[in-house]
Amino acid sequence: MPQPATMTAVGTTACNLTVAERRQTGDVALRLAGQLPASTDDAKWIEAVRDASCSLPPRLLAQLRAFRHDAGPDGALLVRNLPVAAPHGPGLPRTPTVAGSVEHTPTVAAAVVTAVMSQLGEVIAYRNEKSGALVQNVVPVPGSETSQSNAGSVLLEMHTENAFHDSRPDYVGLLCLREDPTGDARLTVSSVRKAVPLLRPKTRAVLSENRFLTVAPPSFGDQEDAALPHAVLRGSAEDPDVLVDFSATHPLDDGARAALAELRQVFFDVHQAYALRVGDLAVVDNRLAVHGRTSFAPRFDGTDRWLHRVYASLDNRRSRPYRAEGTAVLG
Ligand SMILES: O=C(O)CCC(=O)C(=O)O
Ligand SMILES: [Fe+2]
Repeated sequence: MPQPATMTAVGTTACNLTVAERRQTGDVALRLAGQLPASTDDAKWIEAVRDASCSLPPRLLAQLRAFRHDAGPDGALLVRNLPVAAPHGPGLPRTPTVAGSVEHTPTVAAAVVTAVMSQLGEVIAYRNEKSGALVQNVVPVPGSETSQSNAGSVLLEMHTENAFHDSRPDYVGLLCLREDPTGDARLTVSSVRKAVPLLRPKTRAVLSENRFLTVAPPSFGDQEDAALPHAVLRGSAEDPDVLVDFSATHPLDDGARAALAELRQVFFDVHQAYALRVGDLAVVDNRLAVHGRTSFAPRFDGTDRWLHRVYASLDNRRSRPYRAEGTAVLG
């Protein structure tokens, strides 16, 4: 697949914080950053974040509520001008370069992304992914350049996040702490609402049938046996959800293979590319949009692109069979 062309994301729902709103958000985050217990994975901290998230700027809260009601034609929301460090603090450390890196410390950036995502749903993580940490680092890792994961730097195929999982996140939040110094890395997002009208009717019909199998990544253990054939277009016939990972979803017959190839091309044709800037939070509705990333050339010298990722689930009961009591981590 060719590299997505450089383009700015126009038309996407965006919420650009004013100076006063940024300060208000920073105050919320600073309170949480100073709070004990000092771990983002402690249930007490998550509870404090949930409470404090109600004090985010009203305009942002309204925007998040509207997005939750309907994620619009793009299935993505861009919140800009968020604080990612304390105003008079030491600034950000170097971009981590180790595999599986996460943020256990309740920093300003960790508090900001967790608070915003708490207003969309319940923040969750997966035990077998990034050690179950709620706030994860998305950074390029030396030795993983060609991996189809967020540690890689070759083109990352578009995907539904954790497509194989019965209780996948409803929203994926990606907060930019440090932008790619080369300017090449772009988060790509494609909405099924834009793609469906461009599909041939026959393709649409095939994608709506249980003719696809999505496997778990190796990190999730041997869950392959449990995978059942599923449809890629699901739910409402006129406004379907999408479930696909172009590196993990396998067609079960030739017709399904052709339909998947057509969908991949159409997603490419309609994609938005976001060159995330410091303080940008991209929220993807994981039912309506797939996301991926262009290729880029990391330096592994502490100056590389650095995102925090946090998931939200709309229904704490739906994930309950996968969670131990009182925890946010799905097995
Ligand atoms: O690096 C990016 O922009 C997106 C990576 C990704 O798909 C993820 O972290 O879930
Ligand atoms: Fe992803």
